Amino acid sequence: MTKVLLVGVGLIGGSVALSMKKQQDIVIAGYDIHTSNLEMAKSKGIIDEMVLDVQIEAERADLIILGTPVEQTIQFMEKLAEWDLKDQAIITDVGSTKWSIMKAAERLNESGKTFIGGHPMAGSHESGAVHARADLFRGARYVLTPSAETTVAQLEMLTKWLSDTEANFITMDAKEHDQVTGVISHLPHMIAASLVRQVEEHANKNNLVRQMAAGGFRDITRIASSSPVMWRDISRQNRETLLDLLEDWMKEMQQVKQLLEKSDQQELYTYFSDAKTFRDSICI
Ligand SMILES: NC(=O)C1=CN([C@@H]2O[C@H](COP(=O)(O)OP(=O)(O)OC[C@H]3O[C@@H](n4cnc5c(N)ncnc54)[C@H](O)[C@@H]3O)[C@@H](O)[C@H]2O)C=CC1
Ligand SMILES: O=C(O)C(=O)Cc1ccc(O)cc1
Repeated sequence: MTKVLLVGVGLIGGSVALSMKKQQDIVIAGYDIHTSNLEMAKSKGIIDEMVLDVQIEAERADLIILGTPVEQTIQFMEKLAEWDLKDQAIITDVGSTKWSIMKAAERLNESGKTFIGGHPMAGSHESGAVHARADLFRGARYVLTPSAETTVAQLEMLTKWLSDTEANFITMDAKEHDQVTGVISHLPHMIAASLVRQVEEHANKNNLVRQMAAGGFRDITRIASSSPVMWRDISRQNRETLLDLLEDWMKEMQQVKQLLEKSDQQELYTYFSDAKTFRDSICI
């Protein structure tokens, strides 16, 4: 029997747990700061047990999954470093950043514990286990960031436990992970949130703005409805990457402004046509 402890029973942790329940010999215990989340997750069959004393359960677990916002994840890792975990136990997380988390993992490694970072590249603007789905990660990339101390056997064990997510696993260096997710996920999030704020200013002056919103606005801004706690923490942990990317973004906007000022037909066409070609080549 494999004992799993899920810390942070939300959308992502809950979805990983639901997928793992396809394996017969797994018992999942859940811990969350909000007891009402645990009760709901138990009634939905996401977890088998509700945990009140998290240290006792952590010290019994074969696998510990951290499903909390990334700042909370680091704080919890500090506690785990002090606890007497099983020798073979593997700790993983689902956080959207990896460099700060792998840095915090050094303390765990020093105390002889095994931490392998994880990040499934699928999700939603909705939060909470109430939205968890066993098939959320089917076909999605699932990044694993092993440390220098991780053995092949440990990586295989974790991949086996997570295999019912039906995700495509890829191992990556934490720094590269944060650079790539900065480009494809964190910067787009900043742009969506800032666009919504700009639109709100106009909507406050003219109510027609709100009424004219259509599918294009919905598609480009859906993610602005995501958890502010989660995105506050991601922005702080991937701050350096985001600052560089925002410099690029401002240069790009300067270029767009110049294109409009010049108003050359061919140049404007090429700008949109190049964007379309690249966007059409990305399968999501
Ligand atoms: N939402 C998304 O689309 C994706 C999120 N992620 C990452 O997954 C993690 C979780 O995100 P979601 O599941 O969306 O958030 P969520 O808000 O649905 O779940 C987080 C859960 O953690 C609990 N929690 C917060 N602090 C805690 C603490 N100190 N101890 C115990 N429980 C605590 C909350 O009560 C909540 O139930 C984040 O690190 C996020 O960066 C990764 C991929 C996609
Ligand atoms: O809502 C969406 O479509 C997302 O893209 C969700 C998402 C949010 C954070 C991640 O680290 C990964 C995926």
